[in-house]
Amino acid sequence: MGALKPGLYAITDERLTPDAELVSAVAAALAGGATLVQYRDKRSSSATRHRQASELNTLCRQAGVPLLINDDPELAARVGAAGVHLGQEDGSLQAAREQLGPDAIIGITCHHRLDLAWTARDNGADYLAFGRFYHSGTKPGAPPAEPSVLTEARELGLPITAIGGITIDNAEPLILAGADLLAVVGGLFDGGPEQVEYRARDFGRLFARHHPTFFQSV
Ligand SMILES: Cc1ncc(COP(=O)(O)OP(=O)(O)O)c(N)n1
Ligand SMILES: Cc1nc(C(=O)O)sc1CCOP(=O)(O)O
Ligand SMILES: [Mg+2]
Repeated sequence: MGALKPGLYAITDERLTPDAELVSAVAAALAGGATLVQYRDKRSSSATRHRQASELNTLCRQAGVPLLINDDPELAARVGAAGVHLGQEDGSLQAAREQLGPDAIIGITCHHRLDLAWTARDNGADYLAFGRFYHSGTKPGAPPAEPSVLTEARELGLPITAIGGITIDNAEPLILAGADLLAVVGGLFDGGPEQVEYRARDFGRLFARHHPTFFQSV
């Protein structure tokens, strides 16, 4: 998987990881073994987003875990983040690649559609994200997907991310179907700060049991 390691992909949320708790919550996710982090904040001012992204970038660099910025290649470039996650409405992958360079990690939302995945691969995506697999309180309107798309997507030869309503109790079928990364907001952060590290460790144990190449580092 190159710079990407299989495992828990922790995604922040301005309601569940508010400013005062953001850094400690992500630090707990990293201590519990998260292998990828995404800074996702749809509401805060650009100054706040810049400060928070910088703080998370320092933290993630110290942990040796890539930080991706949701939606915003410019912010990723400004803070020196490892890359971006782009949805289908978030601007072109090629433009982000030009801005961030060949080593940046660029992930693309593919919903439940393999045609979008092939296009993303042709355009140089580093991972493909499918979802939502379960009801999501974070993004209830995201289009639904079936786990079989994860299996079908294996033939593209890129790391596969699953997202949407994932908790420790419903995650196993997604790894068994072919997910390399489980992208989680509520299932990681909605139990309060003290739960985050335990939950992250539980996801790690699930990967250790079911993912062919997962390496337990914590
Ligand atoms: C890992 C991952 N997968 C999917 C998404 C969703 O991206 P997008 O469709 O652009 O929606 P928003 O997150 O921008 O609301 C994601 N962020 N991360
Ligand atoms: C940001 C996002 N994108 C989705 C998609 O299906 O593309 S689902 C989703 C929300 C993920 O949060 P939670 O783990 O709380 O459901
Ligand atoms: Mg987006």
